[in-house]
Amino acid sequence: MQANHGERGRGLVLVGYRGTGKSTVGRIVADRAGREFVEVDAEIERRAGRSIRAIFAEDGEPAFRDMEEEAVRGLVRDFPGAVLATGGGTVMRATNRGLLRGHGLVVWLRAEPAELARRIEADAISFATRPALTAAGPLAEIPAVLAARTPAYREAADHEVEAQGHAPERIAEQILALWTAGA
Ligand SMILES: Nc1ncnc2c1ncn2[C@@H]1O[C@H](COP(=O)(O)OP(=O)(O)OP(=O)(O)O)[C@@H](O)[C@H]1O
Ligand SMILES: O=C(O)C1=C[C@@H](O)[C@@H](O)[C@H](O)C1
Ligand SMILES: [Mg+2]
Repeated sequence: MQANHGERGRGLVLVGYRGTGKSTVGRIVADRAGREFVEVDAEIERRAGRSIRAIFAEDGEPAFRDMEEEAVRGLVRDFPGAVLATGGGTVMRATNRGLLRGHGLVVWLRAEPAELARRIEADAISFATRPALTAAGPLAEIPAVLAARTPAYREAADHEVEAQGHAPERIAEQILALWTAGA
């Protein structure tokens, strides 16, 4: 696949479960690096003119996943060199993993299920606008869904970074160091 590094050098991609801090950390990294920051979930909602919860409810998850792939394709084409935050499930498609790798360095933000449950429950907007993925519900499903996805996160990523136990600024610095080192 053709790498999409643009004039400003290669981009950065953050992958990881909901609540790992992709948006929070990604914004800090982009700001410090003077790069654009883009998000797959926001791009899906912008293109569809609906919330992710509405897309799941009205069209179903398979249609959402097709929209997600198109959003990834559009973002890597239109924002070379940007910091790109993925959705929690974006890495599950091999096509997406290839597109993300073509964009730049891929970093997996890792956190434990209990920490993710605390964050997701506390984030009222995310809790209200993102659907559960299984009948177990958005909090109870975390251990099983995270375990099922771990091989895909690992396969997608060049690096794993601990996303808990440190402030977002500190995590952003670690990622900046990896990115600028060209590791
Ligand atoms: N290192 C951290 N320590 C403690 N809390 C954090 C940390 N990083 C992010 N958070 C908090 O966790 C919540 C989720 O963060 P954020 O929205 O950035 O995650 P996300 O991966 O973008 O989630 P989503 O997939 O739902 O978009 C927010 O309330 C944020 O303030
Ligand atoms: O983990 C997931 O599969 C999802 C995470 C969110 O970022 C959204 O992309 C959507 O709610 C699906
Ligand atoms: Mg986010």
